[in-house]
Amino acid sequence: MSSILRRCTKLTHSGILSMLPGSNGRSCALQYFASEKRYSTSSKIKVDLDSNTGVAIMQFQSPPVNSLSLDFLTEFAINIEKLELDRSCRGVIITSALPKVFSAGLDILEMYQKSPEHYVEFWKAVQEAWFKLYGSSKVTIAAINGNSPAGGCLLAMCCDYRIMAENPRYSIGLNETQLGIVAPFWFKDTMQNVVGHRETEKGLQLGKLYTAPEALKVGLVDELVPEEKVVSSAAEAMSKWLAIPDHARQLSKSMMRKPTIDRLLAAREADITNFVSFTSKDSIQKSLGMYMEMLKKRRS
Ligand SMILES: CCCCCCCCCCC/C=C/C(=O)SCCNC(=O)CCNC(=O)[C@H](O)C(C)(C)COP(=O)(O)OP(=O)(O)OC[C@H]1O[C@@H](n2cnc3c(N)ncnc32)[C@H](O)[C@@H]1OP(=O)(O)O
Repeated sequence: MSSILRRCTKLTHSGILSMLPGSNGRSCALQYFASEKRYSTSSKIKVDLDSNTGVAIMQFQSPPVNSLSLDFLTEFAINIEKLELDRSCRGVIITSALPKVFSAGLDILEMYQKSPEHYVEFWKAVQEAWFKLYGSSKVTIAAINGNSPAGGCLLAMCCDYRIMAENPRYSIGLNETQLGIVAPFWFKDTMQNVVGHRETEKGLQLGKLYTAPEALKVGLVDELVPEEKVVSSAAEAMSKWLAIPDHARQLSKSMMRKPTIDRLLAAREADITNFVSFTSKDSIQKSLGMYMEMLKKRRS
């Protein structure tokens, strides 16, 4: 991994990168990884695995805002599973290829004016993505290079370490209550495991979107770095995590996360039933419809 960083630094200093269109530290890391094995190319997510370091970089590339649709979540779970089974992969960096947004969270259109059967399928995909990422034995690092509300925040919180662009206009948090909906218990558990009970209680009730500096202050993210350094800093952090013997780190991770995972495993079906009946309520559909309208108005 340090060879990656040395190479990025060399290129940046030599000015070669500045000759490339749209070049910066972020693209340096991406270009380095891109020169390695293209692991998978699906329409919404790109994965490159560096066979020398065992580090995969997963880039979300689903315009306009990397919302977590059924298709996106299915691709995501498949990719994480594939990497999990690959013994040559030791770590995964998750980031966005789009400007200004890491992920806008669950795709609201998947929860709006659809059939109960669709809600079941969608929620199973949300659960599956969480099981795969939260339960991954690999080192997972979120390189948060843009806004990351709700489900986007959940994905980041599932990782072992979070590095965010220090842009004060970017925010992250579980803002569900602002939409008139309620984050399920396992979203809450995941946040509580990161920032503790008190901060989760405030953050969840208020549907708080933390600015990048606020997120650092409460421990929702671990580091803030200049935007162009988010991916190279993630690579640097990764090298520290990979210096620990895998078996010891993996057992420690599993020991910390197993109770949270077991809790959803035990309530999986009930959680789906809750989601379907909650989402199907007229009042919830009305709230979601109004929220989508608000997003559109804000744009115009
Ligand atoms: C008793 C308990 C039972 C519990 C049962 C469970 C209950 C349900 C739990 C559900 C949990 C939900 C989790 C979620 O993740 S909900 C999604 C929350 N996401 C948001 O609030 C983010 C909304 N988006 C934004 O704030 C901005 O888009 C963003 C800051 C991300 C980017 O801003 P930007 O200005 O760059 O882009 P636009 O706002 O102009 O958006 C571009 C277009 O994308 C559409 N859009 C945005 N976000 C979403 C989304 N999440 N889903 C679908 N579509 C989205 C937006 O409307 C624009 O569309 P148009 O181009 O058509 O206008």
